Amino acid sequence: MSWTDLQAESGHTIAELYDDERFAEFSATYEDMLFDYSRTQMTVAARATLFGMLEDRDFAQKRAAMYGGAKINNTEGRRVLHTALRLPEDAVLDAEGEDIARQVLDSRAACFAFAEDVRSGAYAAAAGSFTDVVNIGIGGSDLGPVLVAEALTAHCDGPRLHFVSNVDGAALTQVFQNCDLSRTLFIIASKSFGTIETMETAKVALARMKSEVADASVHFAALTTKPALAAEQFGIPAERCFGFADWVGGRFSVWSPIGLPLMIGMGTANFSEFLAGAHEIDTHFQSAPLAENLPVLMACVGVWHRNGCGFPTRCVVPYDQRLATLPQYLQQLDMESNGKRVTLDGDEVAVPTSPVVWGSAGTNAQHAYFQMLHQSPTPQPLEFMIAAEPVEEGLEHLQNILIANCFAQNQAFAFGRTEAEAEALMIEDGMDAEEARRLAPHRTFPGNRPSTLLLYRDLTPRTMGRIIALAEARCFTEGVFWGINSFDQWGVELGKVLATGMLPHVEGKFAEDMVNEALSGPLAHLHTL
Ligand SMILES: O=P(O)(O)OC[C@H]1O[C@H](O)[C@H](O)[C@@H](O)[C@@H]1O
Repeated sequence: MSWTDLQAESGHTIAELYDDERFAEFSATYEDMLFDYSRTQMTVAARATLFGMLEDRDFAQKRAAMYGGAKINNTEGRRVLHTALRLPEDAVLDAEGEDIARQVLDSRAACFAFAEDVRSGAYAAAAGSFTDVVNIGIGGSDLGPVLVAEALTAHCDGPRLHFVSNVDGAALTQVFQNCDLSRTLFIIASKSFGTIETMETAKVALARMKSEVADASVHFAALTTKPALAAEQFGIPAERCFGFADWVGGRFSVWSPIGLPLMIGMGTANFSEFLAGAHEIDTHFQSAPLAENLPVLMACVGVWHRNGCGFPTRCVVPYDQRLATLPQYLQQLDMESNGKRVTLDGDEVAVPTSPVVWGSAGTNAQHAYFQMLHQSPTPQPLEFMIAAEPVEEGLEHLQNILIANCFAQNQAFAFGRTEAEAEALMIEDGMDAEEARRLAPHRTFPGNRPSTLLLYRDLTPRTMGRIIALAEARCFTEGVFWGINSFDQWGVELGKVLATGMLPHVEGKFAEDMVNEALSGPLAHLHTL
């Protein structure tokens, strides 16, 4: 099975493919969740080719290797075991004699105990129990906790959560303004404990706290794989330093101690539900046949759109305000994992890899960029998501409007409206025939623009765990199609190194000629300002 076999299947229109059986043929469910990919140009033959490609690539063995703790991250010599972080209490997982399950459960127990102590006030500041928790972290040490905190606000009954990621100081200043610092806990979240943005921001927070309270150290905890650095640089004692292993990738770390702000905000029972939802998907992903396996099907659609149909982007539109930051979360998950140019062996990949992932919450998206998606000559596939139930009782009417809009968009993108239909509608509305003919091209919708739909009952902690785990498993599967290492991120290195070298020039300490000449122009201008 080859990429050419796949491409040979493209070119059908959704309207031509759609019949009474198509929905049943091109949808799958997991519990209350429906994944509907019937309004795409996927064919039975294309799907069979995609399944064949997975078989050719030893997908089942690769999946088992990941879950079993093999060092599949071959450029860093690391296991990829974020999935172990959501194992249930009675699970057993050994990798080369290392009791992974034990490590996970011990680490979880320590985080849970601290989180509950913060919530109950058993661990408190001199001025009283903590009212605010500020997470200082970036990338994977920020996006997951932010997403889940926003999605599950209705379940958060602990201290208020704040997230400071960018190094520009604006967010930190806001925290200083809005929080009672005498009752604020800062969490420094960094897998490497070397990310300049996080370290420099945390230093500013520590200095400020030293001027505010007698024992600033009480107000700090750290989440990292490098506890020694947390002690050395910030004086954070071992009991408030929650470590994790290097087999937890940053963008897969929300299940690890990196989730501590969430444990504090929504309590450990809710966090356990979140883990349980993800574990359910792990089980489903490992056991369901390909044709019923939601993440596998999602990956097949992704690869079909990217490599079968040639779409360069995918637009994620949750019709669920609580998931407004999901597109940003997926940008890191998919693009950092699968935006690669070489295979596991270092050879150039034969086809394009990760698409550009973008999007925002609906219906807002309708009022911004849907015009382009409906009528521009460059269609892009969409991924819709929606809950059946409203965020709280009494809001059913609003939820129904949301659902109607989502479904209407599904229909409009797939089937459009012909020029003749547009013209007839205007005449029906009383417009004169000549004017209707003039306007018809502008009011025509070409349709045949593919979209998928993920429908779920309600956005509980368990559903949230499932949604993220589905995305992770899909990301892994797409990586198998492309034959790449989805778990390193060498592409972020160069900019970091150059920024370190650039700083002294920005500060004006070195002569201009030490900078690459392409930047000496802007640098010279900067120094005139
Ligand atoms: O958690 P940290 O070590 O501070 O890393 C934060 C982020 O920085 C890096 O640039 C990586 O690209 C991300 O994958 C990571 O999540």
